[in-house]
Amino acid sequence: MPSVKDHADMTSGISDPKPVHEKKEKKEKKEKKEKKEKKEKKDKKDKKEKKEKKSPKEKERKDNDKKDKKEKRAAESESESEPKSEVALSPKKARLATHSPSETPRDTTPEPGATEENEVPENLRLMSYKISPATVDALAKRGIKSLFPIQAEAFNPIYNGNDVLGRARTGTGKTLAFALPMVESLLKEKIAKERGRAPRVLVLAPTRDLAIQVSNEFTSISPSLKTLCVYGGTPMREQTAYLQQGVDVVIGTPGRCMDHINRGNLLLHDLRFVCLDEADQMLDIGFAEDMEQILQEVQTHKETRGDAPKHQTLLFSATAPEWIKRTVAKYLDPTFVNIDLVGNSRVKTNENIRHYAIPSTWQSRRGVIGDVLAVYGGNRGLTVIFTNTKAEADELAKTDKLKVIAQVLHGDIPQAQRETTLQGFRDAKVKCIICTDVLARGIDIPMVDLVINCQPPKDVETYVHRSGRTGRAGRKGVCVTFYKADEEFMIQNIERRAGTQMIKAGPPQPDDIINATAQDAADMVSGVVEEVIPRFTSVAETMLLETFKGNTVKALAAALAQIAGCGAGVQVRSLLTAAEGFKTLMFRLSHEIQNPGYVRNILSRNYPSLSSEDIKGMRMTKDMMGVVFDVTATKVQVDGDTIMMGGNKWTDLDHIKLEVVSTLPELEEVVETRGGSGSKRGGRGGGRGGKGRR
Ligand SMILES: Nc1ncnc2c1ncn2[C@@H]1O[C@H](COP(=O)(O)OP(=O)(O)OP(=O)(O)O)[C@@H](O)[C@H]1O
Repeated sequence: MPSVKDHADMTSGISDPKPVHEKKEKKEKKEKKEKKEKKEKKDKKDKKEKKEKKSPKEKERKDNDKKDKKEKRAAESESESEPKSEVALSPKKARLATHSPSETPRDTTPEPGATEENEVPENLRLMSYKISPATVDALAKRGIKSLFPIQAEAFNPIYNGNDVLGRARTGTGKTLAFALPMVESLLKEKIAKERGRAPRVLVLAPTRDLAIQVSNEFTSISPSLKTLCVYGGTPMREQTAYLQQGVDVVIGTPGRCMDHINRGNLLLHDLRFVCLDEADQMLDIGFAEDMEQILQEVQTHKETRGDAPKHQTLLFSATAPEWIKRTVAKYLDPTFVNIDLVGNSRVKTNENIRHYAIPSTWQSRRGVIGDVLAVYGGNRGLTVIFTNTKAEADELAKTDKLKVIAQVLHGDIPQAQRETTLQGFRDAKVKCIICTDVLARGIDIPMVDLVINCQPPKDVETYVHRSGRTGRAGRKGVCVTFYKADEEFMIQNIERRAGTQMIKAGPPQPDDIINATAQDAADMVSGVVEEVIPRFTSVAETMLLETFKGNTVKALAAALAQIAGCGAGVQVRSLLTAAEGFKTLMFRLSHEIQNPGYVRNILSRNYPSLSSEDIKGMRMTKDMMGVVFDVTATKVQVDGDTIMMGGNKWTDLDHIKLEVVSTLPELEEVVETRGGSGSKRGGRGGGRGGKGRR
């Protein structure tokens, strides 16, 4: 008996024989169409991949832009529905970032796009912890739907009454790791909010800016708790009045907290938690004594009151120098829980950051910073530039390329100005901040794409923290460190101790700069509002005819060059020292040589017109089979494979070849020697006008 299907086929066959043929045609057509679509899809994919390969920076920028848009949307919806804080003293609300769980920076990260609660590993789900619905709502307003690993690991130990030492890489969410369980513990107590109550949480932060940020974090997740932020440089009177009225959480810098304790304003007997954020920095900036005194005072205040509750001590940091270990032994309960997400892992820096080291003399640094900003920072991201002293920060801010876009931030800048600058930076109105280490730790501004160190920082901890101002909460970032030849050992030290490989790049070259800025300039031109264009057409027409003789492409290209900041030309820079107007070349040999003297002789013999001012900074390559040196750019002409120097053409021989260097090869290490720097292997030599064999 035929099946229903057979029957249908049979009947269609009987009623009209054509459809069988049509069906075949249709099928062929369908297959053809599918094949075509498949091919188009593949081509599109290949094209996309090719584009991404060609411009990883553009892709990175796009990824980060996507995140920015998401953050902006969440921040907007947050500001619309933001609950009013009870604390009048709390400073302007920091821009609160939104991050999907897919941006979690550790292995337990859900797959990209996995935002549903059930796609998040159980240990990172909010519902796996005793987090109240009010807090879950508050977190959701910030786009936080799951925990980061340090938060998941710290929640139960803190909530269940343990002392905790927490360590995780920069930008991985340590603030919420201590704030969440503390807040939930306080809320669980349901203590009456009587006037004049003593605080139950005290958080110490090393800088005012960080204290403000931590305070904002508390207010954002628990608007029902009264939070007060105290720091120097602001009037005592207002803070005293608030303390006397009664608060739940006090966040402050150790110096100002100590002042309030000494004056009897800040009562410590009712504390349930004392938390040291960025504890390692307290030592660095001379707060160790104040901080220890505060921890001591807490114990004394409690002992004098028989009924005082027990308190927990929490220490959080991204690095763990020796001093931390001593403090732990002295002030944490011996049964403390140690949560260490860095551990013995070789890499101490955040894994989302690419690290570059660029050789540069002190003089050339100021010029090259603008190029680095253009190439690594782009137009859209924010940049933090670190200097080692306040005077250097002030000085750098006067540089042509920086004075329009950058603001300075250091200890001598008045507090009100500091807050305005930081807020402007958070709102992306200020594109670049030049600062000392006041901003090295803790400060969380997710849109920072680029960190620049004008010199290698003095220790590896500072490097970890400084670089950690970018690549936060799963975003990508770049950290560029300038170094002089005699600072090369500091770079090697950082690489070794932080377990971080730095890319030894030269300063950006004209092509890099133009590639990086041309598209931004084009985007700016395309973004010009329609109505304004007619007002410029008359001048444009005259210019086109008179200046550019009707060549529209040339006219537009000139306008783009000017907008890109290249109107006055783009300088060639030495890859060895970033010196303006020098080109880096290399003699490659077929055998090892002991020192660059051999090459120096070749140069003097073949190019007598080049003076000692024209050839500089000779360095051996690491394999000892090459010598890299700088030549005055105007005295080098390159045409395909032909290289002319000082008017004479070089002809390659079997055992020695000359090339223009586009990426710096690995160079022989420079070591400190008595009376200057020299090569690791010793020996004499050196370039004309160079500094020994370097
Ligand atoms: N669970 C989460 N989901 C999404 N984003 C989060 C989460 N927790 C924290 N963030 C965001 O991650 C960023 C970094 O957090 P935080 O400033 O606490 O890092 P940190 O580890 O203290 O860094 P540092 O060592 O530099 O002080 C912040 O923008 C914060 O809002």
